[in-house]
Amino acid sequence: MDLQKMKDHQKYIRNFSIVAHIDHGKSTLADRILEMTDTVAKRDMKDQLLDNMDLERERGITIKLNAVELTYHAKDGHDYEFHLIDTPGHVDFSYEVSRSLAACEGAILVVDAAQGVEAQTLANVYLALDDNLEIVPVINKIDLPSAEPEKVRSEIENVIGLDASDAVLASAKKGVGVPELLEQIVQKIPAPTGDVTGPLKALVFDSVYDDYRGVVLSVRLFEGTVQPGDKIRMMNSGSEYEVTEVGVNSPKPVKRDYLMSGDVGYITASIKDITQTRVGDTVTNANDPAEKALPGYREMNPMVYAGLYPTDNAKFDDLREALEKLKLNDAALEFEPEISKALGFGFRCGFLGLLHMDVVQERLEREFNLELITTAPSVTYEVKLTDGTTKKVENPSEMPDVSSVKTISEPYVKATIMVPNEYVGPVMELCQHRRGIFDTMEYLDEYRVNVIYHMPLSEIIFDFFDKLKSSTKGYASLDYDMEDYRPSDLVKIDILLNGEKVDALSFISHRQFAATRSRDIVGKLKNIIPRQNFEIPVQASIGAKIIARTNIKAYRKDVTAKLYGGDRTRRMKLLEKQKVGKKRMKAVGKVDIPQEAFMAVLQTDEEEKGGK
Ligand SMILES: Nc1nc2c(ncn2[C@@H]2O[C@H](COP(=O)(O)OP(=O)(O)OP(=O)(O)O)[C@@H](O)[C@H]2O)c(=O)[nH]1
Repeated sequence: MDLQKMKDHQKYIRNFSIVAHIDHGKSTLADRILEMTDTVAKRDMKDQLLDNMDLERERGITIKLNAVELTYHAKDGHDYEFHLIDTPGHVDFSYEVSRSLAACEGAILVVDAAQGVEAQTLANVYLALDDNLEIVPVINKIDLPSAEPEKVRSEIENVIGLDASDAVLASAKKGVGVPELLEQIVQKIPAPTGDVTGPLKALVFDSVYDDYRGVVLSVRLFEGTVQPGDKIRMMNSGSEYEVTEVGVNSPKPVKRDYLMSGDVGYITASIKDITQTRVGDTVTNANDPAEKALPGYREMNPMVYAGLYPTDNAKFDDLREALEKLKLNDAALEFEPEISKALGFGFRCGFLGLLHMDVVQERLEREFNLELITTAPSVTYEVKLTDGTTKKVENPSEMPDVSSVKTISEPYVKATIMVPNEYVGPVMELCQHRRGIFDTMEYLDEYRVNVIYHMPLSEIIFDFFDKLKSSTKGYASLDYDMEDYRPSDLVKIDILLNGEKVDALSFISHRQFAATRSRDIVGKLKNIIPRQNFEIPVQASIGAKIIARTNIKAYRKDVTAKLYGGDRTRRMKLLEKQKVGKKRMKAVGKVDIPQEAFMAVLQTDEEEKGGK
């Protein structure tokens, strides 16, 4: 390896991410950049090229970060090596954003010219500023008739506090402004520094399991070099491996002779033990190790928990293996085995939000060929017991008996809702209705307000965002951060089918809503659970006290499949996404319970009326 040549080359490297609020056009802009730098031949170009998961394409959202190398021939006559990292925009996936930012020197900030600055625009800018990144603003979608680029320019300056005087005006859709942006990347984003001769320090910012090559590590080198044959050590886990291949994604994997400080690429080393390679770890050279590991990532704490059970109990081990492999690629996923009387052996899994949960379930089914039942998600409760101890409860059915409980606390978040002035009223009404405690209201400029509330997380995770959107004509945007646990008057409600408690259907509710919610849910279950040839009582209880009940009548001979299921339109969106025609059932005692039943507790009629 020619060290001088490497040092010279470093000044032509630019590592950057693209950040934005969801749907402002990151992936489209990334597509144009790939196209205009001839990274991808026109005939191979397809929309959202970096969104390579089927799921991402179908839903039109980015879930995973993706890194790609491209070459840009700049006006100064030099060839620059760009490493572009596309990131997701949805709040559930912001941990992916912070990981990719740690691998970069700069960030392109995309702001929609018609929507302006939104909640995650700000949240992502703050993440980038935390990492001291150079921010290059781009005002996108200027082709839209409703675009107001000059207004958005002053918003970027006034609301975010960035100089936007030479922000590129772009239409990623039409390719306008992209050549100018490529030049700004060269001029504004600093080249990486970091000694190529120093001991190897490479940050693992992602990893994926490949059946043939083992674990493929996505890395950013901050010092030193790495090449096939090198003996590497994972600094946190201490495990050692011999490198078999290094390379870059362009966007298909391309082998390289070596990677050097400043590069973003991949390393394979026939790593089969997936527990030894954590995202956030530092790779060093075992024969010439670095003294200190790079700062890792903030551990992400799951916000919601749900049980995942294979419909076929024999698939429990397959599910474990699938979760382990998926975790490699999704560091925020947590899981531990649990047993449900009703559902058998499964896992209690922690997610960052409902979209994350939904994505994990779908990936497990598609990528690992499993069929799963998911129980209703729940937040974590902190329970103080009369004996002075404290217990964390992630599964409502494990809530201790009322007689031994002193207080139950639930997680609160600080919710920041950015909204145009005229919608402040409906937003406050919705927050109040969801037990929110008003904090402040800040005027960002003459049109926009930040409304800040302290809210129980359990009120926010389910359909709050949909309600927020519908009560503000889609204009409100939301960001939230965990705050603390606060005591609330909460009760556990059990559901009994045919006199038998179904643990997976238990849920926690505020006492104030316990009776109405129980009636609602019992009514819903009556519609969802198929009739049998005997009558099934459906009851809700707090402790031994029955607070709601109904009966599912036995079917008569002439009535068959038609009675199955409830009113389709009233079922949750989550379920609509699931493959139609396939009915998941779990037999509990003598009763068959379909997947919908476990989700029935998520939405109540009272809430349906709520924000509309
Ligand atoms: N009119 C117009 N539409 C655009 C432009 N850029 C992107 N879009 C559209 O805006 C929508 C969102 O674009 P994406 O590139 O998927 O947005 P994103 O920010 O990557 O979204 P996530 O990856 O889910 O965070 C798509 O329907 C694009 O076709 C543009 O310049 N003009």
